[in-house]
Amino acid sequence: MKIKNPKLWHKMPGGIIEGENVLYSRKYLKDVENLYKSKEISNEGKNTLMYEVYSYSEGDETQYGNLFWGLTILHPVYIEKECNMTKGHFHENRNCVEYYFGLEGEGLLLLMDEMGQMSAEKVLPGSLHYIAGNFAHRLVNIGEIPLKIGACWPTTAGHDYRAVEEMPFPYRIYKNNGKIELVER
Ligand SMILES: O=P(O)(O)OC[C@H]1O[C@H](O)[C@H](O)[C@@H](O)[C@@H]1O
Repeated sequence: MKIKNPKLWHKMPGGIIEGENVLYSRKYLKDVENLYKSKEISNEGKNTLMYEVYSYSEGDETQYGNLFWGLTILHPVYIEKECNMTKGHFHENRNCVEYYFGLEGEGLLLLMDEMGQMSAEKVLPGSLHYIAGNFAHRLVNIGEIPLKIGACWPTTAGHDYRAVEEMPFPYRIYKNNGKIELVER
């Protein structure tokens, strides 16, 4: 029997997920501009890279028990002082939980239940976050370097963005003169 070399890498804290069949996507400001309060975004600004997502899974995604391994990198971008954030979503399958863990940078994890009640947790290198299946989750970069967050979740979870569009997170996150401010919508 031959001992094999690893076929996948995720060198922590700063590396990306590397290997065959790793999925990669990115969001520019033009893809997520509706999330922000500001309506004064220039055409040039719309091409700003906001966040990148790497993910990996094997086999049939519809098969109960399969997992995604993920990495999200949110760049330190501020839109008129409002912090860079992911779209945020519930899982289509509300029974599916998720783990997030902080790798680099400084952020917030916003959690919102189905009644629209929100809480926020600090995300720091080494922090581990359990996300219950019935909570919407959004990541926010509140620092000055890229925020890198690892994640693990079931391939059958799905992304329900519509529920968050219909009932947005009730607070916007700003950084004003170095201070984080949560502003109610
Ligand atoms: O899809 P978003 O809400 O924009 O979040 C970006 C990504 O963040 C994490 O990596 C999640 O585990 C992914 O499922 C999600 O796609």
